[in-house]
Amino acid sequence: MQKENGKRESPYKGILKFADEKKPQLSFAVVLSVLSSAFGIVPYIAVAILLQKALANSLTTTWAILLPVIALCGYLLKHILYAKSTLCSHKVAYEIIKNIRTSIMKKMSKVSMGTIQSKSSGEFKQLVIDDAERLEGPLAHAIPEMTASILVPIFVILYLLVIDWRMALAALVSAILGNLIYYSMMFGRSEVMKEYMMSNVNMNSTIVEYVNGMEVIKAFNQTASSMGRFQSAVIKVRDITTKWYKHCWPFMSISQAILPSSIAFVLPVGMALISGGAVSLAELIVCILLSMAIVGSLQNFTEFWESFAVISEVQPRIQTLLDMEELPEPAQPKHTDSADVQMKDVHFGYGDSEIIHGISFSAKAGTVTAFVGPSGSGKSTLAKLLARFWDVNAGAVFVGGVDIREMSLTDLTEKISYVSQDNFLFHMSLRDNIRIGKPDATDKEVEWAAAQAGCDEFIARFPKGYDTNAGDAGARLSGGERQRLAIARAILKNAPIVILDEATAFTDPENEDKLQRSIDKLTKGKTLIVIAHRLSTIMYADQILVLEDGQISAQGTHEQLLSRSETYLDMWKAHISAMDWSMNQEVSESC
Ligand SMILES: Nc1ncnc2c1ncn2[C@@H]1O[C@H](COP(=O)(O)OP(=O)(O)OP(=O)(O)O)[C@@H](O)[C@H]1O
Repeated sequence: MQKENGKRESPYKGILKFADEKKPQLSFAVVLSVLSSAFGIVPYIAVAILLQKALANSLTTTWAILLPVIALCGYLLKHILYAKSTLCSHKVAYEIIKNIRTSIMKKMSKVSMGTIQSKSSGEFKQLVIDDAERLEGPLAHAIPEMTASILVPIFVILYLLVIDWRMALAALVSAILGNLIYYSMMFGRSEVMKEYMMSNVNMNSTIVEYVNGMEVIKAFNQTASSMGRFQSAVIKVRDITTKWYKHCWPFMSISQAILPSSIAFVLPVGMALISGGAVSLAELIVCILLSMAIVGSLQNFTEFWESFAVISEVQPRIQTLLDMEELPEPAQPKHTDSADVQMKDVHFGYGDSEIIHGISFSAKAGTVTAFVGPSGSGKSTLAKLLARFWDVNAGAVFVGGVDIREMSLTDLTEKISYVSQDNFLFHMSLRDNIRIGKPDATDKEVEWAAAQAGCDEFIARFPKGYDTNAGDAGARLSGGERQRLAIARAILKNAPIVILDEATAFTDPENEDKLQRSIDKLTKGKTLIVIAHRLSTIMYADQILVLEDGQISAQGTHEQLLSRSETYLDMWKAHISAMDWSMNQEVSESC
């Protein structure tokens, strides 16, 4: 995200924003981590004092008992405080991850469908699930432990400086060298990291697409080619990872060998200084032990580089998603209680080419308006513009005389129930799937809505009834049953305007009858905008709009259109002959 002064926000600050009120807990984890590292040095100091006393022949029994006890206490406290610190930091890390995930989800509800569809579902999955999870380690460990890993060595080095500056420098050589080598491994490699992330995104999208399209894949025996795409995505991830590790291993091995070897530098320097009389043997022992005490902290730095690389890489992508342009919301939203619907000279295109060319119509509250027309004429698009899944390019959509762009999205969403053909069932119980219509509905209300929509009888077929998981039930539900579940959702929502993308023309008569009865329950007294495939269901609509190539070619009641519109007449004839055909089929089957 660009700050107001044009500078890019630091990725760490960008991530810590999500800690909200948990920030003090993170500071507490940092304090505990510093204390833990400080206590970690106590055993080394105790041993150093013990050795000094032994060398000076001044070790009394009391000291001989006390110093090991102090060393033990330091050791125990180090681990207790470390455990407490990581407990705190893990809690904060998960809070941050939860906040990131919910912010992305909230954002998605505020952007247009076009913006969402411009990204693949795999891309969302990668960021919301995988990348958010990758932040856990860096957040839980890097931030608290890095402070300790900097502070404690600083104090130790200051102490070593008091003894002899050359010893202090010698104690630092391995840490500086090791970290420089490790850092040079990451230097200028952000492109490889990006390439790795993108190939992961691609692999995720392919597998999501593969699973979603499994029915088509099986039906058309596409296993080989679809599998091929997935396989090449997997192979790409393997190749990039291998390439990355090939590049890394020399740096990693050398830095891991150098980092813990502080003694290799301190000892020769110390020996030289002893022979010159600059330090005593006791001081050398202290220096050796202290330099060993800070090795762990300095070694941690290599992990921090990696953690920060992860944060620096993931945070901008999260921010890009959160910066997606939202459907503009008015500063002072207007409200209306009316359920009149109107479109005035609406123009719209999904991309550059316009597909809705200046559509105008009005529907009074409580009336039925049907959109009919050939496939691709723009019926569903008009319905989606009414629900503001997209904003119009020109013209306006009104509800109760208010331009829907001047209403709050929440208000508009409450006013409209949109029942599409694509009745998505979430992986949760049938009860909760219906409850989406009204999240605070009681079980009784849910069951009432299900009964109104005629779902109760097929839900009762499942041993677990309403508690059946939609994932388990989904495969056993017919298209009509799925649509009745969607209608139950809408009945529960009880919005004054209902937009209904009707199921296809050829549902069986029994199912059609049940579906029609549930639709009647849903739409009673509401403003109904229906995309009709079965013309028999909209014969009594107050007005029917015939759409052709994104324009209204005719408008009127069923009777009027039969004489006014050739397209409508043709559609009606086709519908009648399809019904005759289907009835004849039934008669011949029953004979
Ligand atoms: N999300 C989209 N992105 C780009 N083009 C789209 C999108 N949705 C629909 N279209 C295109 O817009 C045109 C109108 O489509 P729309 O779905 O509104 O027609 P329809 O009359 O509802 O068709 P059908 O009866 O087959 O459902 C079509 O050319 C379609 O390919």
